Amino acid sequence: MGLIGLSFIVASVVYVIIRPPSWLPPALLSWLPRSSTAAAAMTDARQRDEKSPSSPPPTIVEPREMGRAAAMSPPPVPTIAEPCEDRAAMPPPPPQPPKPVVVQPPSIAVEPDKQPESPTTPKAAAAQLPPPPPTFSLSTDSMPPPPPRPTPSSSSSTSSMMPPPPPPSRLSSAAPRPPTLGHFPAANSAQRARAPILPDRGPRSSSSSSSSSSGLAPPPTHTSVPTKPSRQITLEPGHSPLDWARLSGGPGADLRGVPAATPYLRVTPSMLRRQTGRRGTDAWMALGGKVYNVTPYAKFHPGGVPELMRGAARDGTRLFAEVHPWVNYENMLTACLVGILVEEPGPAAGSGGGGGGQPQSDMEAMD
Ligand code: HEM
Repeated sequence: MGLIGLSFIVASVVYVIIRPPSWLPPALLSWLPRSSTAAAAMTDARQRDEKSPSSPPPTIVEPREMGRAAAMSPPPVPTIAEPCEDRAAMPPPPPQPPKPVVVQPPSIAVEPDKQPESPTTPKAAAAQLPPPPPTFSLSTDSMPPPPPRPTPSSSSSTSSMMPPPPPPSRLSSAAPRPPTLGHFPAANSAQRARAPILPDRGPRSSSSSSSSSSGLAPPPTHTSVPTKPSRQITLEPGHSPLDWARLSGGPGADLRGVPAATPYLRVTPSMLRRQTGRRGTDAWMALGGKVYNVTPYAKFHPGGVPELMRGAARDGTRLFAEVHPWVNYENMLTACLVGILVEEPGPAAGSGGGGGGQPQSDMEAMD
């Protein structure tokens, strides 16, 4: 109680100093300077605050101390700034717009006219956002229009572009074919016949007799091209026409199949019929009155072995002319020449000449 009473007395003295009543003698007022008196009163009040923390009296904070306290960032101490005469004499601060602060420091800057609502918790204010980063707009308004894409329907693009590749279906349908010898021999090749190969031997067989009413069939010419579809086959490797030309074109090439010293034979129809190409025999073929051993040529024949063997052991002149009259067989089969086809000797040895009716009939029968 004594302490409270003492405090009350001190407060009264301070109040009298701050607001001297009118009845106070003027001499007492001029005794001490006013500022020092106020400072002394403040010092006394602080000493009393330390002694009695349970009931903190209102503290007068001057503006200078307030600014220093804010700069040093002391722990937040709730203070109450009461208006004083100096503060009252100052013009009110202009209203300041709230400044956006990113992070508020823990110190509390207590303004004289404001009282913090929560003295311990710093409030976060609206943060000042940094300037937005530059952005890139993808809008087509600011971009130049892209060049027109070539379309198949545009005539200008098709003129400068290659045509599109064929669809895979077309590619797959066209199966890769090995190189064939479809157009061999060429038109100017030596394998082509240069003249009609068949002598006119009278009326043709029943297949062509309908067109020849006079009985004399024209010799086969290059204009009478057969209309049969191509039946060429795939030759084995090393059996191309060029390979055959290399094999049979040498100066000493002998592919006759007979002893080397054997002269050209006079081959009768009966002899020819035994050379069928089977049972270990060579296949002989008569073409234009000459007899050739066609066995070495069989695997080189573009039409295949079976087709070639259709003329084996017989006179294949007409058959040959029906298929490919343009082929120059004489040049191609020079190394295969066995002899000449002669008529069969007659049973009568004294008939002479080696020719009679029977051989002639055999020759015609072979055709
Ligand atoms: C007489 C029996 C013969 C028959 C039945 C026969 C049949 C054929 C056939 C069907 C073709 C395919 C024709 C085509 O693709 O259009 C052909 C092509 C050919 N044959 Fe014969 N052939 C025979 C005799 C010969 C002989 C003895 C030679 C050679 C001296 C020969 C040389 C050729 C040649 C070079 C070709 C290709 C012709 C070309 O592509 O223009 N053929 N043969």
